[in-house]
Amino acid sequence: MARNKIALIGSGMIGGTLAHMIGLKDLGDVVLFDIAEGIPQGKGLDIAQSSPVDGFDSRLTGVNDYAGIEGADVCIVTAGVPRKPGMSRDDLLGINLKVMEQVGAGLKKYAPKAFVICITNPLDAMVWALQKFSGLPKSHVVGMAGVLDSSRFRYFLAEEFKVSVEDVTAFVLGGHGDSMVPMIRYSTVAGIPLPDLIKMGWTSKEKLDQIVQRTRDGGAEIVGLLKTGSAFYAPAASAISMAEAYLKDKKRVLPCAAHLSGQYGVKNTYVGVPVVIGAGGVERVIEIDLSKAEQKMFDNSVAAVQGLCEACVNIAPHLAAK
Ligand SMILES: NC(=O)c1ccc[n+]([C@@H]2O[C@H](COP(=O)([O-])OP(=O)(O)OC[C@H]3O[C@@H](n4cnc5c(N)ncnc54)[C@H](O)[C@@H]3O)[C@@H](O)[C@H]2O)c1
Ligand SMILES: O=C(O)C[C@H](O)C(=O)O
Repeated sequence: MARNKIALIGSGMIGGTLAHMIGLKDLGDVVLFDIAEGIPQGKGLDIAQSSPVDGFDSRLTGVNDYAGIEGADVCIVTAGVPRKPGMSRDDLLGINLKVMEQVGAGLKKYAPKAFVICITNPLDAMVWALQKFSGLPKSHVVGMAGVLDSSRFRYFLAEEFKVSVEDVTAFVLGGHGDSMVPMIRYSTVAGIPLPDLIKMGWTSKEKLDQIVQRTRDGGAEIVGLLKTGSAFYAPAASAISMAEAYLKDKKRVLPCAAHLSGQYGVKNTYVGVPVVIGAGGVERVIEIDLSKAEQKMFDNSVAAVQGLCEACVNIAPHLAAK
């Protein structure tokens, strides 16, 4: 059987990390694409030279022409710019929207059958625009943010409870911005919901409120520390879990920015919700029951995402017709 072909559109910090992880996990052959000449070729060669040490056979190549991604099974999109301290993700909208138009055209021409995972920020608006620019099926264009935000939430909870991260389940709904909704009621330690853990005296509401806020600020915390860009290890690992779910038909339930066509009362919008990912792409959007307070926070987050999509249409009016 031929190896999977995985195209990485954008070969910067996340793109390079993705390529390395794909090699280490032997998920398939990698094509790194970038507009910067030499970067995808150099990173591809460097990682390929680690393959004898680590014992993987993935072939890694770097290209500056979209023809190189032809026939890719999976495309992971990180092309664009990251934010710097003092910026919000939304400040990237104008510049990254133009990048999404170019990437969309490349996908349409060379990889129309691929499963596409968008990472570029502001995430929910960029994946919405990318689906429209590329014309690929909505089930095959999805955004990565919920896995990352949920992983941060799980990590902070595991630290608070002093338990293994493996025993913490948690997820975050809504857009990948300040209005994201970490779901306390549906998060657990060894199956025990967080509100019960407060009753048991293992933590307090105040502590959980702080963890929720730290999760919301998780991206900015790393940007503030790195100063030159944003997080890349955890984002890459998160996208790999989505790609693996698709390639191995795992039917994983993961929070992703998925296209909503009426679910949660929302239409024509990409926003973070739990979905099943398998060989069919996004095979199911899971509609969980929300309390009044949770629904209000979710609606607020959806409104923020829709505001960004309107801003995209103001810049690129042809998006409205797609
Ligand atoms: N969704 C998330 O949870 C999440 C997490 C982390 C970062 N991000 C976003 O991911 C994006 C990439 O982050 P990074 O740290 O890898 O940035 P980076 O600057 O290291 O890499 C971006 C790469 O994109 C390339 N690029 C720019 N314009 C391009 C174009 N038109 N076509 C092809 N390539 C182009 C650049 O040359 C660069 O190599 C940013 O927008 C960042 O905000 C999102
Ligand atoms: O915060 C950022 O700008 C990058 C990314 O969205 C993140 O959450 O790490």
